[in-house]
Amino acid sequence: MAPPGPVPSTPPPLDDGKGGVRVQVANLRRTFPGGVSVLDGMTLDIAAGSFVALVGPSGCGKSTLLRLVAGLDQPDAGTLSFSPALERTRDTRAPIAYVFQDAHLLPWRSVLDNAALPLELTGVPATERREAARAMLEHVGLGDATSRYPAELSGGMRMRVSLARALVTRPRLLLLDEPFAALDELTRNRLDDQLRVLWRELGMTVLFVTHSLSEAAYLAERAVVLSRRPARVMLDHRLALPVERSAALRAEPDFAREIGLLHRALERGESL
Ligand SMILES: Nc1ncnc2c1ncn2[C@@H]1O[C@H](COP(=O)(O)OP(=O)(O)OP(=O)(O)O)[C@@H](O)[C@H]1O
Repeated sequence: MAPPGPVPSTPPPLDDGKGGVRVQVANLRRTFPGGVSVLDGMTLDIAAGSFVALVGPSGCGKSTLLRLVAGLDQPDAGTLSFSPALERTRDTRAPIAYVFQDAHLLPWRSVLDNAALPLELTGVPATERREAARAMLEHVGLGDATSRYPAELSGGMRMRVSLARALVTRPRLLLLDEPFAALDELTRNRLDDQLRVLWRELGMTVLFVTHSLSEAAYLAERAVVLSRRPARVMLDHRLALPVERSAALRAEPDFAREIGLLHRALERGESL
């Protein structure tokens, strides 16, 4: 049967039909010891299956927010809710995956075994997990590199392994914290393209932190610009750009206009 939706060039979704999760952040507060107030009443509603970019000045609290959403840190006040609820049974998708700026691969394990690690940790049998890891590595363009080791890979390849390792569990919510920041621009643009394709194929919610306004505009459906800390939402903007994105978009006046809008909000947020 043909995939639903108006975009014939998109392969059929790999998800189980349930899509991503909705994330509701309500009045979240986080103050670190020493009185550093990072979040002071942050509220955001992220639709299931959407792609949201978070931008803001350095140190404003983007990673803090991501860590709270991931459950890696606890808020002092406020609530986080997810629907459907983030629970996992053996035969369902993982609730959350997190990709950091550093690929954090295990140097003694092959690319295939690195990508299969989350499934190994949840007790998926070897043949099954290797098959899933191989399929995801194909998806990120590393089908030929499965038996190589991290030391033999470029920075861009390492990030792709990290992405495959996050996606092998088919998460409902993917959190990325400046994942491509250390890469050269062409590699970064290529990975942006791959990530967008994967988002559309896998039916997940994506929350992507970046310092690059052009990356935010190119990747996301919606961009949230934060002020300096304590982070406040300066702009919550649905990007008026086509669903199909390619390199040509970067030279379009509409693209420049969207970046200009984000830039002005960022400047306002920095001078608060
Ligand atoms: N565990 C901690 N203890 C004390 N202060 C912290 C802790 N984690 C973060 N901070 C402080 O909270 C503030 C926000 O940090 P966070 O990493 O969330 O910012 P960010 O917006 O992601 O920054 P960047 O864009 O530079 O990565 C910073 O001032 C940071 O020093």
